[in-house]
Amino acid sequence: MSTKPPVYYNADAVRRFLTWPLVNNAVETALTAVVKHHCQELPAQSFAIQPKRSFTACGDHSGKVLLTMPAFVGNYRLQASPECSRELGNHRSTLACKLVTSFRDNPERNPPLPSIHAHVLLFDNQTGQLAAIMEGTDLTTWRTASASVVATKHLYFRRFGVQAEKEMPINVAIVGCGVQGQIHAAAFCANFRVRKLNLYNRTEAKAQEMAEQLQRELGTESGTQILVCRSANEACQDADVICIATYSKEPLINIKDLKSKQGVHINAVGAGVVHFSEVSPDIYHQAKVYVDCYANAEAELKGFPVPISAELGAILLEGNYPNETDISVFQSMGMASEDACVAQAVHDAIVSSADDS
Ligand SMILES: NC(=O)C1=CN([C@@H]2O[C@H](COP(=O)(O)OP(=O)(O)OC[C@H]3O[C@@H](n4cnc5c(N)ncnc54)[C@H](OP(=O)(O)O)[C@@H]3O)[C@@H](O)[C@H]2O)C=CC1
Ligand SMILES: O=C(O)C1=NCCCC1
Repeated sequence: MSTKPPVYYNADAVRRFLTWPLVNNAVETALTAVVKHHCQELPAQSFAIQPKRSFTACGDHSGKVLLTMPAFVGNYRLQASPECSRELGNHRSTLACKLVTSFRDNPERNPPLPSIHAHVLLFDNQTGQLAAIMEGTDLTTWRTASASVVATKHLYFRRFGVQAEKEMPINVAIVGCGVQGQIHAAAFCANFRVRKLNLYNRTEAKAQEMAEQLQRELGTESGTQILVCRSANEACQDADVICIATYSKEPLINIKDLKSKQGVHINAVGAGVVHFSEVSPDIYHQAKVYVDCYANAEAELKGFPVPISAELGAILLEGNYPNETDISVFQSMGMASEDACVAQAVHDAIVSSADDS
């Protein structure tokens, strides 16, 4: 009996197929698949089996950790997009496991390295054989920013109607200009009408460098004003949407930093030792808080200061949006189901383009 070795997709092979329509679609699919009542009441719909991810510390160093993230996403459909047309209309299932390390001191190495490195293993769900190994670092970066885009679309723009995400200009603050800050800035400019982009980073030179690079990429015609700020307070003052992605163990943004009496949405992406340390409790106390997945929240948000309003996927399914003047927080932890659906979509796109040529 012969077994086929798994295909290996390197970072370049994956990067060619990462586009916002493909990733947003796969992330929305994953977010709705994890909503439990959805699966029980509508058995013909998608569902996810997503056990708790494991954290293995590298020795006694809390800043060096390996996460194991398994998921089975069943009976789901990716919507029409040019990149994944091959499987259009077909229900499918994906068994995958992401292995990801977070070594927070890597950017200080000489030469610097990213903090996060990942690979996704895709299995044949009929035989259990390992079908593909996909470099997953960019995939992780993109799907995380995409989850914030999806959250902003449904928790912020939809308060103002279905056209708002296409028509309404917004001011965006990026707090933390590392890998996640950079991809969030790019994602928000690509997906929404960003009037003003305020950048704050502990090391100001990195924010400056990012501003120059973005300005080059967006071009002078973009209509987005990019500003490097001296403090998180300055960055957030006039922001409609805030994306915060750092390793800070202390709050970097407080309620007094936010626009008052107007709606604000925060994508809280980063993690110090706990996931919610970079945002002050006084914000959580006044906000409606949403998570990607209750099961992850139960395991990873121990001591969280307020009750969770809902899973983001439930808002996508039910349309129970916040009110116009609410503060909403998407407490993003990252889910294996997102990685599974994005990896599958990339795999399909690669196979489809090979068939076409
Ligand atoms: N929710 C999710 O799905 C995911 C979350 N993450 C999380 O996002 C965060 C950022 O990751 P990534 O961008 O890849 O990491 P990077 O190492 O690229 O960037 C880290 C950023 O955090 C800043 N920072 C670190 N410590 C502090 C501090 N004490 N006070 C203020 N700023 C600080 C750094 O500033 P400086 O330049 O000055 O060092 C830098 O801007 C991490 O917490 C990571 O775990 C990552 C992937 C997925
Ligand atoms: O979901 C992920 O991937 C990660 N989440 C938290 C930090 C490391 C990577």
